Amino acid sequence: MSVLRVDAKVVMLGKESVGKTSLVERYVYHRFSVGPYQNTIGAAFIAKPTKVGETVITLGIWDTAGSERYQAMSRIYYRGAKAAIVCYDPTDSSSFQRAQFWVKQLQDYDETGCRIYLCATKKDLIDEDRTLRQIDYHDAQDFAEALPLKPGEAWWKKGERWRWRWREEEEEKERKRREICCEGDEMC
Ligand SMILES: Nc1nc2c(ncn2[C@@H]2O[C@H](COP(=O)(O)OP(=O)(O)OP(=O)(O)O)[C@@H](O)[C@H]2O)c(=O)[nH]1
Repeated sequence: MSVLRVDAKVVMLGKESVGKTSLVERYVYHRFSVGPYQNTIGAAFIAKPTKVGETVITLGIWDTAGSERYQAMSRIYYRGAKAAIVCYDPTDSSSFQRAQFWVKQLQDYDETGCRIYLCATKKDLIDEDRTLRQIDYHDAQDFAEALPLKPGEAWWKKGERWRWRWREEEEEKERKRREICCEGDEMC
C-alpha cells in the first residue's frame, strides 16, 4: 500500500460561503461549479502535486468549513500548516471581520512559521456593480501589508489605522500577561 507524502500543508480559512471550496476546485480541477451552494462539513482534504522548478512537491490542502459550528475543530487543520489562505468576500463586511479573527488565531497559535495570505474572493461581483463593495480596498491593503511583519515590528511603520490597532492589541496582551503574572508571583 503506498502512503501519500505531503510536503506542505495548506489550510483554507474564512467565513462560510466566501468561496474557499470554489477556489480550491478552481486550482485543482480548473472548474467553477455553478449550482446550489453546499456548505462544507468539518473539512475536506485534497492533495495536489505541483512543480516548483525541477521539483514536484505535494500540497495537502485542508478546505475548512466556515460555519462557526466547526470553529473549535479548525485548530487541527491549521496546526503545522506552512501556509494559510484566509479568504473574505468584499461584498460582506462580516467576512472581513472573520478574516481578522483567523489571522489573529494563526498568529497566536503558530508554531511552525505559517505564512498567511489574505484573499479577497468574488471579484466578478464587484466588477459588475461597485456599490456592492463593503470593504474599502485600502483598509484591506493596509491589513494585508501588516501580515508578514511580526506583531512587535508592525507599529514601527507609522500612519495607517491597522498597524496602530496591532500595537494596541499587543500592548493589551502584554498588560494582561503582566496582571496574570503579578497575581501569582511576588517577584514579578
Ligand atoms: N459570483 C461568484 N460567486 C462565487 C465565487 N466563488 C464562490 N462563489 C459562490 O459562493 C457560494 C459559496 O461558495 P463555496 O466555495 O462553497 O464557499 P465556502 O467558503 O467553501 O463555504 P463553506 O463550505 O460554507 O465554508 C457558492 O454559491 C459559489 O458558487 C466567485 O468568485 N464569484
